[in-house]
Amino acid sequence: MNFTVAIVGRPNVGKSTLFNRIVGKRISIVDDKPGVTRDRIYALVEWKGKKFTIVDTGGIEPGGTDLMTTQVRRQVEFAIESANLIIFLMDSRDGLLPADEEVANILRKSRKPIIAVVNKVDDYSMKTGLYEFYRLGLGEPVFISALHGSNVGDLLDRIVEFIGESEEPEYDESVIKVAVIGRPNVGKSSLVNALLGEERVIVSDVPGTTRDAIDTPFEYEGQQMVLIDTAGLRRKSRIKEDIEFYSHLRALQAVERADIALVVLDATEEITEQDKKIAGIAHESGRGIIIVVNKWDLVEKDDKTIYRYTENIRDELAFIQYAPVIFVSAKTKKRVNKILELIRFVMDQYTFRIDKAALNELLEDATALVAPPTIKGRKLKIYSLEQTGIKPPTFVLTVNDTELLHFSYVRYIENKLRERFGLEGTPVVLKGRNRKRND
Ligand SMILES: Nc1nc2c(ncn2[C@@H]2O[C@H](COP(=O)(O)OP(=O)(O)OP(=O)(O)O)[C@@H](O)[C@H]2O)c(=O)[nH]1
Ligand SMILES: Nc1nc2c(ncn2[C@@H]2O[C@H](COP(=O)(O)OP(=O)(O)OP(=O)(O)O)[C@@H](O)[C@H]2O)c(=O)[nH]1
Repeated sequence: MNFTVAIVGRPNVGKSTLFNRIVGKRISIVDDKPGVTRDRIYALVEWKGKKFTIVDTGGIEPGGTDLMTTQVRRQVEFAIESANLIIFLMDSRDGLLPADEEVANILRKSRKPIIAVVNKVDDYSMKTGLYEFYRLGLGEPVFISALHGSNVGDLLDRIVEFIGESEEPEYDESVIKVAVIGRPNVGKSSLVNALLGEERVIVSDVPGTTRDAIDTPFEYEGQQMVLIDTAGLRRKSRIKEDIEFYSHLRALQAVERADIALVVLDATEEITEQDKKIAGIAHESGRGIIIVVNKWDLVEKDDKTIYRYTENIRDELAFIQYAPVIFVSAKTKKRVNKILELIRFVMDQYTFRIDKAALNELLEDATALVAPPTIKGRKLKIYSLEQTGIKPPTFVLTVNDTELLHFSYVRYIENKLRERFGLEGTPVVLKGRNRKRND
């Protein structure tokens, strides 16, 4: 499971500023899309080779400054429930307020690891007079200026000290890592059970109820696989936004470690924005994708039903045309084994290597059929098409000027690649680069 760090604190202490500072400062941005709910955002962060998810629990509700507001209480509950480490942010200008002490008491009792951070120390000389913050009994506070970035690096160092080397199990390259994602109640747990063939995971009727799951390795016809889950995200909440938030975070964290994502849809319900967002997470992180339409046993069918469903999915989830669609029932286990076969197939596609000669031939044929465009009197020249990587298959077009390499022509080449080589279930990355002098 991904290590989760939550920032809590009274309104206006600088939570969002710190969040943005950390997200902007870090070495590699994995996903910097704002989260889903109005009052929380999250991002994956990497610092000194260690990864964690940071959550800004910042509220929008203006509240009194000397009493703990409901909003702060909710943030704190959220953090205690689902974070591995809590950053408790205070404001040096306000000094230590009773509301801070109140939060500190709750946090201390939770026995969660906590880092006390005092913000808005823009000028180091301000540090004198801040000794009161040591009184909290939360260890040595870190004094930072989120606005100017001072000491934020030290804070990140302190954060990653809490992350063990072996937070995430490592698997052999040959193991196929599969994440089962989808909005609440579509049947993820049931599907995991059906795939594994035993009632190992606790299934519940209440949307968003929890199960403490772990990675489950298993073997299918000689192929090692592991179902990846994000344990520890306890979701006792009944608040709709919270449930949605958890389900996105869970998808994000599971997909991050997977080769292939099973995007589970509920056949008895319309495709919602939330389904789209979750599918988007898998697509944007460049994973192999299989669309699994579950609860097929509940659908009244005629000979056109599958066709209509597929059409609708292609319309609604247009950005993942490449993903195969399979209709199953976790309950009756109908076609569940087919998923395992599809996983193997998509993994082949996801790691597909095309030899040089075949790519040259494709480029020749494609450019003969539709000539590269001329833009403002300048003609695009394509010198080569080469594969530079897998997971997902990644290609580079070497051209005279990437400015001339229009999106639509890139799309055309991608379509040609798919036409000839399949690449079903996998995103394809196609980049342009300018020819260097010595090429
Ligand atoms: N001088 C100074 N101002 C800061 C610093 N960090 C944040 N601020 C300012 O403090 C104000 C509040 O910052 P936010 O990041 O919005 O605070 P927040 O805790 O997310 O606030 P809520 O969303 O209400 O919970 C803004 O005007 C920031 O520019 C800092 O290090 N120094
Ligand atoms: N009829 C039918 N019911 C199903 C099927 N799959 C799951 N269900 C039911 O749908 C409900 C939700 O299933 P879960 O497996 O808990 O769904 P989930 O996606 O894991 O839900 P969360 O843990 O809330 O995210 C349960 O009542 C299941 O019994 C199916 O294929 N057919």
